[in-house]
Amino acid sequence: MISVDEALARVLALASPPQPELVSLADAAGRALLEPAIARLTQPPFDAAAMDGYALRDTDLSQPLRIIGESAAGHPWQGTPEPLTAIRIFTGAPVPAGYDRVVMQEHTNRDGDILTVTERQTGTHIRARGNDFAAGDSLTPGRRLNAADIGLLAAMNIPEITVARAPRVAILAGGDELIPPGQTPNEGQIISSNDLAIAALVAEAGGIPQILPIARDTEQSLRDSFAAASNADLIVTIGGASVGDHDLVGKVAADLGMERAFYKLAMRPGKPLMAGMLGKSAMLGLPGNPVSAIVCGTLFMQPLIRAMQGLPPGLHPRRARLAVDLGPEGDRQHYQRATLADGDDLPLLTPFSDQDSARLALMSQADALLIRPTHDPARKAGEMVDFLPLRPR
Ligand SMILES: Nc1nc2c(c(=O)[nH]1)N[C@H]1C(S)=C(S)[C@@H](COP(=O)(O)OP(=O)(O)OC[C@H]3O[C@@H](n4cnc5c(N)ncnc54)[C@H](O)[C@@H]3O)O[C@H]1N2
Ligand code: MOO
Repeated sequence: MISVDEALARVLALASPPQPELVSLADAAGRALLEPAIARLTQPPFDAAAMDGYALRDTDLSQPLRIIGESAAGHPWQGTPEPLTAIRIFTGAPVPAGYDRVVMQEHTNRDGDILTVTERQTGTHIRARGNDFAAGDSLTPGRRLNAADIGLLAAMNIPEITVARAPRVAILAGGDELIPPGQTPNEGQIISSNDLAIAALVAEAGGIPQILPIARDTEQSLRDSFAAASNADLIVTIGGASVGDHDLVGKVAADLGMERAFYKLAMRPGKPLMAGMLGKSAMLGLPGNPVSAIVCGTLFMQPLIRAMQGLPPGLHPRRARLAVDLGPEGDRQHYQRATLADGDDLPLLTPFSDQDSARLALMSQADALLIRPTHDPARKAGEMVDFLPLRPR
């Protein structure tokens, strides 16, 4: 069986190059910037007051000054500067040429048109022209646009940008025992949860999920589902990946001409993961156990969806200290569901004592996946370990 790293490399190699799409800024949050966005102007466009107060000359600071005008945001002062004068000024207004300092109004005393500075401060309270960005500066591609990016692009006067088209991801759950949420299960039936969980992971990574009707455990039903999914950039099957008599995904996909990149890897949970190309679509076959599906979705499917948008894989292991002793590991890299708490230097990680890959409630409680490499020896509480965060803390 191949390693997790090797499997991830093969999965990422399935990504087709990102396709450009022009969108308005109002629709760009969360999208992946695909081409550099070039600032069309300089910000601030003039030396601007950072405080409400008075513009004056540094050399005049200790003398009484005559107030000869006003500069407000959107209404610059148009007069001619003179020695021993001050200009009433407001935050964001242009500082008239000839004045080199803004004094906060709290640090002045005004009597009619005569101003005295009562408290000297370091700092000019002037934002120099271009100190934020200059025309020609660019925002580099390969990033998902957050609120600050959207604001910056707007300030750069760029109303439309080129982002990666969001990958279409068909989600194909299968199993005779499965019915959708909201229905009443008969004996032997359970509610299909994986398709909705995987759809949530797809959306989180920037893809557009399309949940297909639940397939039955027959070759014909699976063929019909694959046909319905054929326009997707990525087809994600869930379940039917193992070796049981009713695990037909691998066989049907192979009959339809799937080029397999791998089947099975040295990982726990998620051993029966399958990956390859089916026609023009990438395909991932996730195991049916709910925790296995979510862990594989996090470790392989989300990085693939990001790669299809020209983004980095987005897996950032961090360090923590173990809160408990742990036994040795076997020949599969083990991703253990765990909770995080504050620690002295590093966070404290406590893996659940039960790591059953069917226990969704524990997956939902987990803050992190503890990464135990293959053949990791027994570990003592306090030792440093790597983990992947599952939710912001
Ligand atoms: N003899 C062996 N048996 C199993 C092996 C093995 O190596 N040899 N591997 C085990 C491992 S590990 C895993 S993981 C599972 C994966 O099995 P499948 O991918 O074939 O999944 P299913 O059998 O279809 O389902 C497993 C389990 O998950 C439930 N399930 C499936 N789909 C959904 C869904 N959409 N929503 C909620 N729950 C779902 C299903 O009812 C089963 O309980 O195989 C082991 N067996
Ligand atoms: O490899 Mo399976 O995903 O442990 O339940």
